[in-house]
Amino acid sequence: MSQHKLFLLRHGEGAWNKENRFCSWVDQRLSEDGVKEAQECGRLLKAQGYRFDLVYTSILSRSVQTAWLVLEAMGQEWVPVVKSWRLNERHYGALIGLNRAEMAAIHGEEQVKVWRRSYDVTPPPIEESHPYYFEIYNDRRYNTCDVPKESLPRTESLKEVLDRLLPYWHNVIVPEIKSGRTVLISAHGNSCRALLKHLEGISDADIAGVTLPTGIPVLLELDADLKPVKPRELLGDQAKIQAAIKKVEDQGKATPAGK
Ligand SMILES: O=C(O)[C@@H](CO)OP(=O)(O)O
Repeated sequence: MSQHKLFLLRHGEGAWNKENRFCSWVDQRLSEDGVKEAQECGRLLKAQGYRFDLVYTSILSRSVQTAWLVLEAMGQEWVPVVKSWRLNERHYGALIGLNRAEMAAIHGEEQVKVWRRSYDVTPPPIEESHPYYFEIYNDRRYNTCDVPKESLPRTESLKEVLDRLLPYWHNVIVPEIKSGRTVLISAHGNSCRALLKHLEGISDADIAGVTLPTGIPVLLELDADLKPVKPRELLGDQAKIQAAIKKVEDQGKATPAGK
């Protein structure tokens, strides 16, 4: 029997989604379209009568901004927003900033798919010589984490995302859901995929086929033990959602840059 509703949301489109670059821990803000997606998502949730008690975000601006826009559109700005690095996007290591289509042209589409969607393949780590290394690690938000800065990841597989996310899920989020609060997690494509894998028991192989579009709320109905009682529901116009999923998948195709 459904006891709890949990909502997962991948933030609205960011500037680097548009440029087709691996964004990861670089703190890009939402694009104009991303702002509209988040507002649209809030309007949809409001129209369907949902109410949140608590929102969790990563410490990347695009996920926080999305949560704010959703709550504003719902007229629920007062709802507490709690942030943790453990909900951050997957750390893409040395791939950060690179263009996916260019990478596909050089390394092949299959390799890019493995980097993007496999469960346990870890890209090469980010080194100090990387153009975004200091922008990331000198950012004072990373002084606020529950681990010393030196222990923060330099790259991650999806499995490693799940490893750092699960303690936060079990210790912080689960007790709130079990106490009856309706929770929205406004995070990222891969932190949401990792959590979905855990909740739905998706196999290591099958998770490669799961892609989440930006700005589309995913509704999970859970039993008292937080096991899903029915398939996840992506809320909104289903044709548009399928088109948005295809767009994300096609980002890994070797089309000429700029096309
Ligand atoms: O750029 C990233 O960090 C993610 C999306 O947020 O990319 P991908 O879809 O390739 O996993």
